[in-house]
Amino acid sequence: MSVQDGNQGIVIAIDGPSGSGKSSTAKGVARARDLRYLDTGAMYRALTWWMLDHGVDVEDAAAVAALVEQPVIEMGTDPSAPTVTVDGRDVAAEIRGKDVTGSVSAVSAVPEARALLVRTQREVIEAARRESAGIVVEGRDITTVVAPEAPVKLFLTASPEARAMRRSKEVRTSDVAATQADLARRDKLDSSRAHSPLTQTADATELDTTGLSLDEVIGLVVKLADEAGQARQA
Ligand SMILES: Nc1ncnc2c1ncn2[C@@H]1O[C@H](COP(=O)(O)OP(=O)(O)OP(=O)(O)O)[C@@H](O)[C@H]1O
Ligand SMILES: Nc1ccn([C@H]2C[C@H](O)[C@@H](COP(=O)(O)O)O2)c(=O)n1
Repeated sequence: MSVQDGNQGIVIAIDGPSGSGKSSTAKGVARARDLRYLDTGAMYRALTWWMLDHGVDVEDAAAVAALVEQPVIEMGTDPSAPTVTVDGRDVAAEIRGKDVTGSVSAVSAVPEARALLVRTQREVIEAARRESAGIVVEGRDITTVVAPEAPVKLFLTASPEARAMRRSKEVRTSDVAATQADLARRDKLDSSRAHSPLTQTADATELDTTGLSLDEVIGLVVKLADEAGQARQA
C-alpha cells in the first residue's frame, strides 16, 4: 500500500485564529495528498452575505435565526479551485469584502446558523468519505464540534504581528496596525461567543507558524497526515 492509500477517507481538522494560515495550509495539504478541501469560514461568510443582501439586521439574532434555512449554500471542494455559491450565484469575491468581514462574527454567533452549517459540513465530510476521498476541513470549531474524532487535529497559531503582516500583504494595504486591530476584534468575538467558540484543546497539535514558510507548514502537516495514515493501515 502507498502513503496515499493510507490517507483514503482521512479527515484532517484544522482550527486557529484569523490569518494563522488555515486556508493556505489546508489547500496545500489537500493538493499534496489528493484530498478534498472544505473552507467552513466561507460558509459563514456566504450566509452573512445573503443576510446583508436581503437587508437583514445581522445584530438581531432572532431575525438571522428565522431566515437561516432560506439560502442554498453550496461548496466545491476541489483544493485547486474551491467554489462557494449562494442560490446558484458565485459569491467567492463578495464574501471577502469589508461588509461581510465586519458582520460575519455576529452571524456565526447565532446558534441556529451554527446548527445548520455544522450539519451541512458533516454531510460534505461524509460524502467525501463515501467516495474514499479524504478531506481537509478548516475553521474555528472543526476539532471540537464538527469532526472531534478526526485522526489529525491541528490548532494553527502565529503571532498577531505575523498574522497582520501576512494579511496586509495579501490585501495590499500598508496599514498593518488597522489590519492587526481587525484580526484582534474578530478573534475576540470568535473566542468569546457562547456557542462553539474558537477553543484550543489538549488533543489538537499546536503548530506555531510564526517563523515558518507556508511550504514548511504544509510539509509538517503532510508528515502528520502520512503518519496517521500509516497508523490506520497498521
Ligand atoms: N507560514 C506562512 N508564511 C507566510 N505567509 C503565510 C503563511 N501561512 C499563510 N500565509 C499567508 O497569510 C495569509 C493568510 O493566510 P490564510 O488565509 O491561509 O489564513 P486563515 O487562517 O485561513 O485566515 P482566515 O481565518 O481569516 O480565513 C495568506 O496571504 C497566506 O498566503
Ligand atoms: N468553523 C467556523 C468557521 C468560521 N467561523 C466564523 C468566524 C470567522 O470570523 C468567520 C469567517 O471565517 P474565516 O473566513 O475568517 O476563516 O466565520 C466560525 O464561527 N466557525
